[in-house]
Amino acid sequence: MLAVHFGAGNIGRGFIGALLCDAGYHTTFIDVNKEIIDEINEKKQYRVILADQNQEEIVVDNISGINSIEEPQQVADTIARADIVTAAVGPTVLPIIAKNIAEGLLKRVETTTKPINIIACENMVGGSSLLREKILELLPEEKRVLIDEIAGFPNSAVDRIVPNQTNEQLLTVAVEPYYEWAVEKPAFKGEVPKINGGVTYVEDLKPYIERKLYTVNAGHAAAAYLGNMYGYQKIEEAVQDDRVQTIINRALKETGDVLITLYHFDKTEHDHYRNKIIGRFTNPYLSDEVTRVGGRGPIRKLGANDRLIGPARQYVEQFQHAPENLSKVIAAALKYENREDPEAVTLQEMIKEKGYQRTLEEITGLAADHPVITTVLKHL
Ligand SMILES: NC(=O)c1ccc[n+]([C@@H]2O[C@H](COP(=O)([O-])OP(=O)(O)OC[C@H]3O[C@@H](n4cnc5c(N)ncnc54)[C@H](O)[C@@H]3O)[C@@H](O)[C@H]2O)c1
Ligand SMILES: O=P(O)(O)OC[C@@H](O)[C@@H](O)[C@H](O)[C@H](O)CO
Repeated sequence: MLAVHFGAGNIGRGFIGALLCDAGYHTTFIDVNKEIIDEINEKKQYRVILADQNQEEIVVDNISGINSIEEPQQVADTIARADIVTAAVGPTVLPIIAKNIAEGLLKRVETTTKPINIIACENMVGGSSLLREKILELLPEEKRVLIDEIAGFPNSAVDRIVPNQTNEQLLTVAVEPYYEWAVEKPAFKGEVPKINGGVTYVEDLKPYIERKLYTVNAGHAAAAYLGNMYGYQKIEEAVQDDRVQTIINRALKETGDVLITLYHFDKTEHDHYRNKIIGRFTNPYLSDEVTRVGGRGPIRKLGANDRLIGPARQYVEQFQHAPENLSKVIAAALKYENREDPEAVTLQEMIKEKGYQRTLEEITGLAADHPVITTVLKHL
């Protein structure tokens, strides 16, 4: 069995690659990072370390790599033969890899109409659907219907904290032991792959992706933006600060109220889920950076359907007033500065030029008098 995985980064190696290896796939990693791809081809294996007191190590082997800048044709040839394609490259890179995948699918249908499934593993709602849309746009009209028939794009929600790595060996990844990968079953074409113990196939992904984004990523974002405001560089340090911890707890109760009302999660179970997640942020065996969690697209992270505005908007729809604590987190996000992060720089330039209110309106798509905007402005 052959898997093609785009993005040999933190989650790609630390989670998806490890699961595919365990399920018996040969995994070909596709990346634009020459150093990583050369190392994959030289070592043909790497280690995943589970970050807890036992420090258990898993060897991921049966792997190869292709540099998509140097060898795009080889990428297409591999997709033509693959059984599954996965991606963890970041939401803004999906339109870029769409070109590689489109070329691979065109090559594939020259010789086979065997179904293939393509799963984006990004922190966003509808990642695989977006990838499908971008791929279809690139296909010649006469091939579009056939490819759309054989290629499935199940959306997914991926959860495992994998910080930036500082190991001596380039490919080694330290990850938290916890993981969850929920994938939308009805969207598969052909057989659903057997990834035992790894994937939870669900009929409707929406409750899972929203629960994940609005709890794990909202809580994480709160730690990052409030932590940054109080001068912390590490997530685990920020979360120990009572001022930060109190707001995280309260903000996640607000997102929990939204999720429980919308999706009828059991309240006790959700309380347990929330506490477990906050505990994951303080794992003493992992060190995570505020710049990783809050940066890498702070404008995108303030988008209408993302981790903060998504639940805040839905809170207003359900309870007719704004969530105070989530609003404090959004206010802290607007103060996020990092000269090395291009989107953080743009955010501050927008605020300087247009002020907080217009910037918020533009980024979130909410009206100036929306309760979330008026409440956030109160906390700035
Ligand atoms: N790290 C986590 O804890 C975690 C957990 C769940 C989900 N995710 C999601 O997974 C995605 C990747 O996150 P990450 O932390 O692994 O980031 P990362 O930066 O470690 O990895 C991304 C990889 O994609 C590669 N890449 C960039 N452009 C490419 C292209 N055109 N073709 C092929 N590869 C390309 C990069 O070189 C890099 O190796 C993000 O959407 C993130 O939200 C991350
Ligand atoms: O990956 P991002 O940038 O969308 O979000 C940063 C972190 O919150 C995220 O990577 C978490 O570590 C991950 O989503 C945990 O499952």
